Amino acid sequence: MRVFYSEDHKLRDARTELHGGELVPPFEAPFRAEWILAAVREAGFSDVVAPEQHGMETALKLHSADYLEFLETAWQRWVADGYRGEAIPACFPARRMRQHPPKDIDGALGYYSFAAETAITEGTFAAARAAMDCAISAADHVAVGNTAAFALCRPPGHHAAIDLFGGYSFINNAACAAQRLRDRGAPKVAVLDVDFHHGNGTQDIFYERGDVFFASLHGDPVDAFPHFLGFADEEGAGAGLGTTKNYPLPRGTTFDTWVAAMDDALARIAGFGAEALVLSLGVDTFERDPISFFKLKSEDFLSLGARLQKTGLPVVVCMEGGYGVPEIGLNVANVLKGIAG
Ligand SMILES: NCCCNCCCCCC(O)(O)C(F)(F)F
Ligand SMILES: [Zn+2]
Repeated sequence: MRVFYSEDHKLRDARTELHGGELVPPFEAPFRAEWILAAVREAGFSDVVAPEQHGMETALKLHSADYLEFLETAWQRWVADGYRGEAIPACFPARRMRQHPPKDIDGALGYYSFAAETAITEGTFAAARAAMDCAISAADHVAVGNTAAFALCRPPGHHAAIDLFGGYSFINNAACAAQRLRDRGAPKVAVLDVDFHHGNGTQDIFYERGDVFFASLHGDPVDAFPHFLGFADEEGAGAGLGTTKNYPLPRGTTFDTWVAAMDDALARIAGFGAEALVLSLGVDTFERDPISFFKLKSEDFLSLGARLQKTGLPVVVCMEGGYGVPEIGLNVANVLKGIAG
């Protein structure tokens, strides 16, 4: 299985994350990609290539043009206003306020985000583009007949919505991979999001589309970030009615409960008639993940991968979350091993 990896992920190296009322070193840090790369190479996935540089055409089918333009210019606007820290949103268009993009960068940061933990920094946009390139190149690799590819995306993307950043996400890599598979001829595509956190961004992007099925297993939003989307009664709308399926799961969920939901999701994806699959792979479902509360063990990630292999669908794996413990590498490698059979 070919691995798509870009050194440009290192351009995303924020100093701060707002966590527990403090500015802490971000959980989503460069070492993650280095640990995962080393582990997948160690597991035999040594066909590692840099992605091609793609334009923004694919992203422009998923995100609004004004949002992508905001992402590209936010840092220079922030610096031009004379701020010395990192660009953190602090004022949001909340209930009963006006939904319009302010000229002021403080207002624009709040308008184009849904959460305040994620700072924009000098290299953020370039790194996000490189992650997007990995996802699109991985989709191309599968579109020409390969059964699987791994996009080692950093920063992650599944929280990035049509015109919102947050949750360490800026451009929705998995959505770009799904769109690319559609553009390269797959009539129907599914995105299966197994990150601990609900892929609110991916859901938002495809919510009214009937050509892409979105399924997500995640910590119940009543207990977990992103808190305000990912409930079981969200099933799509318009042409997309019936093509969204959420599996909110409780604190302490172990693999036996978790995998029953995955099996149900895979059955629905088969029923939908997906001809290709994008996996939003977060390994923050691991029992020792520092910010999550599921109890998957390292060997469970092998079973996860094996179940995907059994579907017979070509799969583009996009890296999402998974933090702080060395096992993130092993857990990702186990998913790839399971898929590779
Ligand atoms: N007390 C916990 C606060 C959680 N704050 C933000 C969590 C962001 C999770 C990001 C992710 O893991 O879903 C991604 F895959 F996108 F990286
Ligand atoms: Zn996550």
